[in-house]
Amino acid sequence: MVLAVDGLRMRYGSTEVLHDVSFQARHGEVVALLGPNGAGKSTTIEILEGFRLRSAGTVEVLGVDPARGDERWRARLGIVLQSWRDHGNWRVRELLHHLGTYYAPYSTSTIDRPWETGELLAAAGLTEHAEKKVKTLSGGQRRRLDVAIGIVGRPELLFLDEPTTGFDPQARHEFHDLVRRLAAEYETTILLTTHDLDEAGKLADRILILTGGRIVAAGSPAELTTLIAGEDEVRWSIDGQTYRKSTADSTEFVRGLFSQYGAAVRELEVRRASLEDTYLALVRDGLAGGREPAA
Ligand SMILES: Nc1ncnc2c1ncn2[C@@H]1O[C@H](COP(=O)(O)OP(=O)(O)OP(=O)(O)O)[C@@H](O)[C@H]1O
Repeated sequence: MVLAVDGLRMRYGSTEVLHDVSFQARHGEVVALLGPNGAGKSTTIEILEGFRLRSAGTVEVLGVDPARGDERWRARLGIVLQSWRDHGNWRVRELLHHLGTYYAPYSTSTIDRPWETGELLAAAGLTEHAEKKVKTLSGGQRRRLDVAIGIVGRPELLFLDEPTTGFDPQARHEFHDLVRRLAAEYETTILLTTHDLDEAGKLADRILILTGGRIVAAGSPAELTTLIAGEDEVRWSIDGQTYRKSTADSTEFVRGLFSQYGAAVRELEVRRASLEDTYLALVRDGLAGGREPAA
């Protein structure tokens, strides 16, 4: 296991913000911590990065307790900070090359550190901006540089805390491609936090829904979609009167409707249960203190 979290609790003063959080991540897996504002996503990730000391529970990140991680351990992690503001006068290539030199002592027999600058620029989609000064980059380009800085040491585990905040749709799309490529081609394990359901659904092999400091559901996007009853909604009208029905088998229901009312059925609409319905229902229940976590 690349990540193993068991019974994690975090208290700020007398307020407990993480209650018994447990999850794991396997090698090469993309896991999304999805939840609304204040759910505890950043707190969780900061504990795993070794920046915050947990109140209770066991945590192993690449086999090491983050509270005791040394430089060698840290060199195996990639952390993408919110935005790289220093070094505005440095050129992109120069900065990446410079930061990469810190990782050279941490090469292993299987991982050559750092990432070769030209290859890294290409992987991050920054080749054409390589000679620009950092301060002249657009917001989206700067964010790509943040990611390039986060992965320059060829991390085995990459943390992405709300990575696409402020991206335009094109930059988002490119960023999603990069994340998928890191996982598929370079077998990087990735833990990302987001409150964007669509992003979690597109990127993650597994989604953990965190709300009010608890994981209220976990599974692949497809598993989560069917978790809550999975009922579709059918709407129709007959003689100007509208009807609606929730059903687990909308095809069968519609067949019955037509055999009974035939051409009198108008304005037929079938809405399939979506990941969004699941998410909203779980967050609602979670805030009300309901539902037990799914395995
Ligand atoms: N240093 C701190 N001291 C006290 N409370 C804190 C501290 N940091 C976070 N909190 C509280 O802990 C809870 C979880 O915050 P956290 O930042 O982990 O949530 P989040 O899921 O990352 O939210 P967002 O999506 O808004 O970034 C919130 O109620 C927040 O107010």
